[in-house]
Formats: sequence, structure tokens, C-alpha cells
Amino acid sequence: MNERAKDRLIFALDVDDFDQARYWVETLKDKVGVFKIGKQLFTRCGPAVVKMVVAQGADVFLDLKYHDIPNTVAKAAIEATRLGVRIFNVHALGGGQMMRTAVEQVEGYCHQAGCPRPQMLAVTILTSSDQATLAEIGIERPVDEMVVRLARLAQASGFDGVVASPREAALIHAACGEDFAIVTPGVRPAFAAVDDQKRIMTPAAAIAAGATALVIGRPISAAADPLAAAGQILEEISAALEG
Ligand SMILES: O=c1ccn([C@@H]2O[C@H](COP(=O)(O)O)[C@@H](O)[C@H]2O)c(=O)[nH]1
Repeated sequence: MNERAKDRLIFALDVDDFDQARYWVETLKDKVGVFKIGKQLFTRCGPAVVKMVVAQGADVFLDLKYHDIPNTVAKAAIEATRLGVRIFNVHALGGGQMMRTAVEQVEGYCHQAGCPRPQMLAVTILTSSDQATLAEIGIERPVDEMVVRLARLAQASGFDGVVASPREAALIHAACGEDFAIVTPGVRPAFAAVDDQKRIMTPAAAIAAGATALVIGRPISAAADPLAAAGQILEEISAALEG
């Protein structure tokens, strides 16, 4: 198996409590490069759960999708940086000033504290949304056009990459270049249920389209044999990287 496959797999720690989170980190840390802590687990456990994952030698993607006025997002971003996470994110829909202020203040903090700057990602359009969802909120432009527009804005604001569906990965890659990270949830292996995701692709198709890392939760956690499911996904990523 291609060794780089593990670095491309981010597991969504969408679980109810601290003990379950620790169980999944211990179980999957040989197969998964980064553990994603989202709103459910962070609201339940707070910074202690970030520290637990880091103490196990794994990296954290803090997926709190900040979306607020520039000052509030920048201060929250500094707190995420202080926690030692490798990646955190904001909503690109918060706009350029919000993203630029976050970049400036995080870089200022890192310079002063002598710590590495986390990777900063901007969520474009949620993978659970489709054209009808955008219409509900008054956005008539096609989903893929909106995603590319937000990706360009994030890049111009100093962000390192975006969160998007793998369906838009090739377009983002063409618009923003090779060094811009494209982290994709909405990934469903053939054996898994679609759940509430709308814009999906298989792991192999996502990598082939240019996704730099895949966020996967329920296809592993809800599988009858989660380790086998993670192994199968890694094989798929590996084969796509070789191909
Ligand atoms: O557009 C987005 C942004 C974030 N997510 C998060 O990714 C995982 C996906 O989990 P699955 O169980 O594989 O569906 C979840 O934590 C979401 O909050 C996303 O799905 N789409």
C-alpha cells in the first residue's frame, strides 16, 4: 500500500463523548493521518479532547467552521492555534475581510509565540447542499460556480485551501493551482450509505479528481467492521494515487 494514503485520510470523530473519541483514536491511529473534531464533540468535551488526540501522537483538524464578524473569528482562530491543532476552518461565506483578518491575526500570534501556523481552510458550499438548498437561501448561481468563486476568494485572502465536495475538486484545482489544498467530505465508498450527503464521490474518484485529503466518518464508524472499512478505503486511495 502507498504510504501516503494514510496522510490523505481524515476521520470524522462525530461521537457522543470523550471515551468514545479515545476509543476511535486508539483503534484507527495506524490507518488515519488526522482526526477531525467537530461541533458535537467539541461542544461536549471542549479543549480536553483536542489535547487527548494530540497526546496520542495524532494531528487534529478542528472543524468548527467559524462564521462571524471579523474580530470574533480572528480571536477564535487564535484560540484554535493556541490549542495546537494542525488544521482549522471558517466559512468562506463570511467574506474576504473576515478571512484576511483571521490570517493576519493568526500569523501575528504565531510569530510572537514562535509556533507553527496551522493550515487554514475555508468551507465553500456544504456537501449536504444542492442547487435547491442554494435556491432556498436566494443563491441562484450554479453550485460549482459558487464553490470556485469562494475558493478564489479564500486563496486571495491568504487561506491554504478549501473544504468542498470532490465533485468540484477538478475545477478548484484548475482555478487555484497545485499548492492549494482541497479537503473533501461527501466521500462515499460503494459499500456505504449516502446518509445526509448530497454531492458525493467514491474515494478513488475523489483522489483522481484532485482532492488532497478525504474526510470520512460514518462509512467507517457505522461499518460492521470499521477497521476493514478503513483498510478498504486506504486501498482505494492508494490505488488512485498510483494510477
Ligand atoms: O461540507 C461539509 C463540511 C464538513 N462536513 C463534515 O464532514 C464529516 C462528514 O462525515 P460523514 O459521516 O462521512 O458524512 C462530518 O463531520 C461533517 O460535519 C461535511 O460533511 N460537509
